[in-house]
Amino acid sequence: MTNKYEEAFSKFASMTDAQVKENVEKIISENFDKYNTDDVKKFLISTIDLTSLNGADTEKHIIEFTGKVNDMEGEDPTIPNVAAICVYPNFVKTVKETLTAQGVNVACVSGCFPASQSFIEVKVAETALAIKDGADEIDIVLNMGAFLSDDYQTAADEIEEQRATCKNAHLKVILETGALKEAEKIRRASILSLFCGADFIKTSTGKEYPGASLEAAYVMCSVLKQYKDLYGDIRGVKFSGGIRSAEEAVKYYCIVKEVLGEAWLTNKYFRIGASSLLGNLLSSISK
Ligand SMILES: O=C[C@H](O)COP(=O)(O)O
Repeated sequence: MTNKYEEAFSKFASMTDAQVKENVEKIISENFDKYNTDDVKKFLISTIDLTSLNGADTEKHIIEFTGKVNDMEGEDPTIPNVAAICVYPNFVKTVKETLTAQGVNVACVSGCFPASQSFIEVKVAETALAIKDGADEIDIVLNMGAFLSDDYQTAADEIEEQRATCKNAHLKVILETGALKEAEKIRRASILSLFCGADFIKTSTGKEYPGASLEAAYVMCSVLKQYKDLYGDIRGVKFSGGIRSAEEAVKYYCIVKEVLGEAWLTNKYFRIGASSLLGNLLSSISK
């Protein structure tokens, strides 16, 4: 008998790694020059989850980091604010108390980021405390150990429990695509996360494994497009881990625009999580 997860996976088209690579190359070669503009770069600034996720982060550093986002507001009226500030959960309160820039959310990693190797009770408790401190968005990591053992039930239960704990806050599920590697695994992890209530699917933690790739982005966007076509529901996508240059960010834009279309060109559904991209985007925009 097909289990419910296999049944869900079978509703979405499979792709080989070679097909994905070919499609990505085609999209970038046909669209990069067209989208490599100041307007696109300004839009990309508005998608940034500006991230500080260092073991050595201090309260002082997080206050200064948030202060930079506050200071940016209005400096150049043509430059938008970033979408969110993303920190470890123990700094949510600090960001919440310091942040004055309009429309910028407070996001945090949770659920025993980045390995997700712990007890579900610990993961839920961490998420609950971050929500209590005012997090608007919670980024958790898929239980890769369970997922890679084909124990989809455990992986799904953990996402669902944390989804419930998030209440009205947005839940992003990090697939850690650099560890999953194959298009088929990324496809399955994307579908599983969406069925468990993820508001966003996110590529990577930016820690132990390779970060975002255009190939992983393509697979995730293809699943999101089919999910919308099947169920009428738009869910978001976040690329993260190692995205530093304006050029790389524009390439991710090409994938979103060409695979998902206009409806996703808002930071409600499109994010780039990055610690060092903002400055590079700003300096690449003509004065
Ligand atoms: O989600 C955010 C990532 O950890 C950021 O990675 P990055 O420091 O390579 O930009």
